[in-house]
Amino acid sequence: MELRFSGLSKRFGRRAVLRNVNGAAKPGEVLVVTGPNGSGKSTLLNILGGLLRPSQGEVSYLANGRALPKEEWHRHLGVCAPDLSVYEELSAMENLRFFTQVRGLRLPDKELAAVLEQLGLKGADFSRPVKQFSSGMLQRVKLAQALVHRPEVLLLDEPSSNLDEAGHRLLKELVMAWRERATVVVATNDPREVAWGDRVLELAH
Ligand SMILES: Nc1ncnc2c1ncn2[C@@H]1O[C@H](COP(=O)(O)OP(=O)(O)OP(=O)(O)O)[C@@H](O)[C@H]1O
Repeated sequence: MELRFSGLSKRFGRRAVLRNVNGAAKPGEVLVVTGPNGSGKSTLLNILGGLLRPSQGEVSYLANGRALPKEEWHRHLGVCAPDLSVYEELSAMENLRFFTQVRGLRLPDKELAAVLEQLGLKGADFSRPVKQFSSGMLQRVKLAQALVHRPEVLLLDEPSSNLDEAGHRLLKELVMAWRERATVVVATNDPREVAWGDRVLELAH
């Protein structure tokens, strides 16, 4: 699924955060969005994910030249962002079950477990309430939630937050593997992650 956005602007009250931002990414590509703190990276990803309405401009996801209707975006997009939360009282498995059902899918537990394992979580942790998890483990659950329905577009906002070195390596492997089959957008200021970009969009203040 090809992502295209043009003329994007966002104002919060009188404050202009994004001004006439344009970009695109095709399947097989990583688009990196970078820029100083407060430049609007998260705002842009929220708009691309359909979670925030732009003040101006258009976002489209194209499959075989046809634009995906907005009400279908959530089935095809996977989003991991700092302000997206998981349900703390639920276990990692229950969270994944919930997020797949929201997307109209019913996946066998074996498949959910495989995604958690892929993110480096151990079987003994699958059924503990995630409120007992460390922030790095929680980030792994959030990444699992973004991947579990095998989306065609992956939107990752600061994906390595709270991850250790091993977690960072795992994330790199995941992004490289997903790029083979999906369109990936990463918002980051980490130079190692900026280097993943086939395209880099630099936002300014
Ligand atoms: N809902 C909102 N209401 C008002 N202002 C907002 C809102 N969301 C974001 N902003 C403002 O928009 C600006 C851009 O924020 P955003 O989080 O998109 O930047 P960022 O580049 O992701 O920053 P960081 O690198 O610190 O994560 C900031 O000044 C922020 O205060």
